[in-house]
Amino acid sequence: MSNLTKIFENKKVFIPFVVANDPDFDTTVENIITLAKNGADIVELGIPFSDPVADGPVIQSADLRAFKAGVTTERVFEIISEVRKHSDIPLVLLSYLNIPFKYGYEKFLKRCADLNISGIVIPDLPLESRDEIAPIANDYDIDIIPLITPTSGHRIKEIAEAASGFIYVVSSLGITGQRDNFSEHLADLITNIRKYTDVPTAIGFGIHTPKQATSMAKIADGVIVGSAFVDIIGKQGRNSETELANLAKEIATAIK
Ligand SMILES: O=P(O)(O)OC[C@@H](O)[C@@H](O)c1c[nH]c2ccccc12
Repeated sequence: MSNLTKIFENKKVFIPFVVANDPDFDTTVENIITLAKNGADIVELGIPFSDPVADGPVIQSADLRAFKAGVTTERVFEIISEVRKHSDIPLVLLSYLNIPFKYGYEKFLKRCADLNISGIVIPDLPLESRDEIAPIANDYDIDIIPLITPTSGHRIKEIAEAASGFIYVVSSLGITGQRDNFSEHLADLITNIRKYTDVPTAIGFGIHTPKQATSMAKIADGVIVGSAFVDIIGKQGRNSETELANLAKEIATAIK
């Protein structure tokens, strides 16, 4: 069983997301450590990208701040290397496919393995292209986390059967960012996934309050919260620690 899957064995899993190098190198290191100390079970770290097609305005702005502060793929790895001097928190990267493609899959995944990165979410990697990267990732014990959306339909079976680590269940169509309402079919979507696999599920997209986290944790094995944390960083910059810690604690408590 993969390291990521094990984390889900006897608890609901909380996965906050932040963007690497937003607003700068040192703050990202501190923010990841803050989240780890305040209830995160896994931290999802975004590699900034110039065309983040699945992202809403909050994360797009974070990517821009990260670029302004001089982010490169190499720098993201250096941030993680610095985190690893202080914390062994399980890490998952969020990366559009172009980034590992350009870096070279083999080299990218080796670097990830050396830094004890457990998985990668690649939102623009369709099932049909999974074999481009998944076998190499597998050699390094890194999970390529698949996404299932409310419109995955007949593809669910195949995606679920190929999954390892956990399955990222996208709560609703559209882009990342806060939502006030969720489809009542989400529970059915997860029941459907569970027909095909024991790999755990984590729901993300739009979740920003502890109350929403509580209801999502009732239907899935984990909850992913991105824009709510990134928004704090957008507003507080280098002084985000207290607010990040408070929201993380509230959400971690809300899903237990
Ligand atoms: O920001 P939200 O709505 O809380 O959604 C999670 C999300 O930020 C994170 O998992 C993510 C950031 N960028 C993405 C692109 C695609 C899928 C997922 C993501």
